[in-house]
Amino acid sequence: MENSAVTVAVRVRPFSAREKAEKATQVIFMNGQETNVQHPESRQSYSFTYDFSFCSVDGDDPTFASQKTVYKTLARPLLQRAFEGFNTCLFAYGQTGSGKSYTMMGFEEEAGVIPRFCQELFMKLASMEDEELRVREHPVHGPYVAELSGWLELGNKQRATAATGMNDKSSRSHSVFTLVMTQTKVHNSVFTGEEHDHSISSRINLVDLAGSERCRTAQTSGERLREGASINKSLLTLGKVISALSEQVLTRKKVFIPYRESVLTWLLKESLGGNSKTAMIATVSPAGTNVEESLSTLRYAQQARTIINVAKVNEDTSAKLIRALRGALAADAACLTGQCETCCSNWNTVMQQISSDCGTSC
Ligand SMILES: Nc1ncnc2c1ncn2[C@@H]1O[C@H](COP(=O)(O)OP(=O)(O)OP(=O)(O)O)[C@@H](O)[C@H]1O
Repeated sequence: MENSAVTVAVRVRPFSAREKAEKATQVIFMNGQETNVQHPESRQSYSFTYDFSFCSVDGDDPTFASQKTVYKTLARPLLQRAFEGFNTCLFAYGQTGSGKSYTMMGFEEEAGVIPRFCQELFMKLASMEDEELRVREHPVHGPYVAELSGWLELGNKQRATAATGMNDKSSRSHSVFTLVMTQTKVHNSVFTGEEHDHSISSRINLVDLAGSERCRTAQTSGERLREGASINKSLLTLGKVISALSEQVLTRKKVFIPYRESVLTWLLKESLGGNSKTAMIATVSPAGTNVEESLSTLRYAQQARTIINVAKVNEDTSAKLIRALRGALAADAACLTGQCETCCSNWNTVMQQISSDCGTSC
């Protein structure tokens, strides 16, 4: 089991055509892990510290964070953990038009986290094939590798979009892209020569949330407004869940976490406060005209950073048994044949561990 805080990053996008036309000023600045906001009206400045701050305002800036930088820094470590058998999750949160979809999906030449993650995952699997690990096809769902980009495209097409006052192509739903990876290795027993399966699995959630816009700013109406209300309800619940989890850590007391109040939080239950290595990317606009929304996103992200997850490698019971036996063998490699007391006591400890794991007194 590993306790780990949710990794939180913030990304600020370039000025949009609209913001340029409005001659909006830049109010968000980044320096190392720090993100600073200078309020254009109150002149007050706010400082936040995150695990990573990605400044993507100006391509000529030496600290400019490209799609590749974001992927390498935030998502690639999660891919590594997935291969170790941990559940992983990366979710993007932010105001409409702040760059969530750009970060998660991107475009062909500027591919985002999801296509890069999938590409690297399958490249890694292919290289493991050379080490005689077979990448199997699912009996029902067929060959993943060839089909994956098609599935991604289909999912994206079905994701309804509509213009809002803030974004010409705004996502009208949350998108949860889930991959379940199971690695099965076959070991031969040193005692009997029999084969044992060792399986580890990982659930990978890559989530692009709908915009957290306020209806007033987004100037939506009718159907869009109704959609907005339901999207806001799930985001509100997500906020409640994050705040309850944060309170739980700060007060060290058990707090009721309202996961069941929305489908979104129910789906992300393990990713938030549960068995998962989780990262969040909060996206913001650089412009003074969006400062209030950006501040609210940054506060949300700050709170998420206090959440502690308890992740463990997902392996099957027989794999646990093999690991425990191997541990005992390694400890006693020097006296494998002896019936010495150390061997016996190690053996008993292993057997106790196994019986407590499977709930019997074998
Ligand atoms: N880092 C970036 N570099 C270049 N362009 C960006 C960047 N981030 C966002 N954009 C552009 O800004 C616009 C809005 O971005 P995007 O659609 O990703 O926002 P969003 O947060 O997903 O919005 P919504 O919640 O409405 O779906 C798009 O035209 C996108 O190409």
